[in-house]
Amino acid sequence: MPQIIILRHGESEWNKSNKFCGWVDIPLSVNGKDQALKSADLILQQTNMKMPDVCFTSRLTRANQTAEIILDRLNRLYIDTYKTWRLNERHYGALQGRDKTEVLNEFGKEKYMFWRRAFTGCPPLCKEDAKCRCVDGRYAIDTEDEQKMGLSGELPRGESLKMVIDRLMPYYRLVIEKHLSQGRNVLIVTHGSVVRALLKVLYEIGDDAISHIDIPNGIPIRIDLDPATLRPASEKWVYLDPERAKVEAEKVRLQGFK
Ligand SMILES: O=C(O)[C@@H](CO)OP(=O)(O)O
Repeated sequence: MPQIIILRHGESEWNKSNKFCGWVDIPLSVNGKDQALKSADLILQQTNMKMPDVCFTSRLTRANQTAEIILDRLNRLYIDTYKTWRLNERHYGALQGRDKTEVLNEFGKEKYMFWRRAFTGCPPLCKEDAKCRCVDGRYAIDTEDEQKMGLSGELPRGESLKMVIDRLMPYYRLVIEKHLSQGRNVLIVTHGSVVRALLKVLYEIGDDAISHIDIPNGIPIRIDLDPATLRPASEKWVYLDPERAKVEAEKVRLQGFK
């Protein structure tokens, strides 16, 4: 039975300082590095857990650092690691770099939560040439590689969760599922919105229900897949530390409200 281990990166410097991050390339905080180590220990402590054969991550430093810390601790730095913009955090448009509490106070709770959690909630876009677009050589290189794979798509200026699903799933079906279908166990080290996007598709979560799901930093989720269909073998995904996941997810939800 192929297995996916998927997690959101450890705490970043901007998670700590309460800022919208999106595609801005902010590294892990000291606490975030510790969370990454703890997430590897959670994997090691499981009795019937399979070790990853291949790793996928985004093109953002906070996820790359988390992946490296985990693979090092698992003694698996040698496995292939693929980086793609399609696993990047949801692009937060013109909100990137802004303080969450300031945005909440300026626009009100309804709009703030719509932008953060509604399925079709797209934040205000940033301008074509704006710094917050964060388009540099790293993402352009992907575009060339993708053309060879037959993938197409435009780099965003702001995204809803729906738009994340639209850019993520072609890559998941074409590349990640190919490894799973060959019986490989896959580690995906990514971002809160990408974890939500994949859970929504794999578990067929409704548009409203997904708006109530928050993803904690650095707590791995295990998904066992039916080898024939590559669909989840059980009804619900499993956090490797369910109690801590619940507490930390609630803290994520309440960000900006203090
Ligand atoms: O700032 C962001 O990019 C995300 C994740 O850190 O924030 P939120 O949880 O508000 O979607």
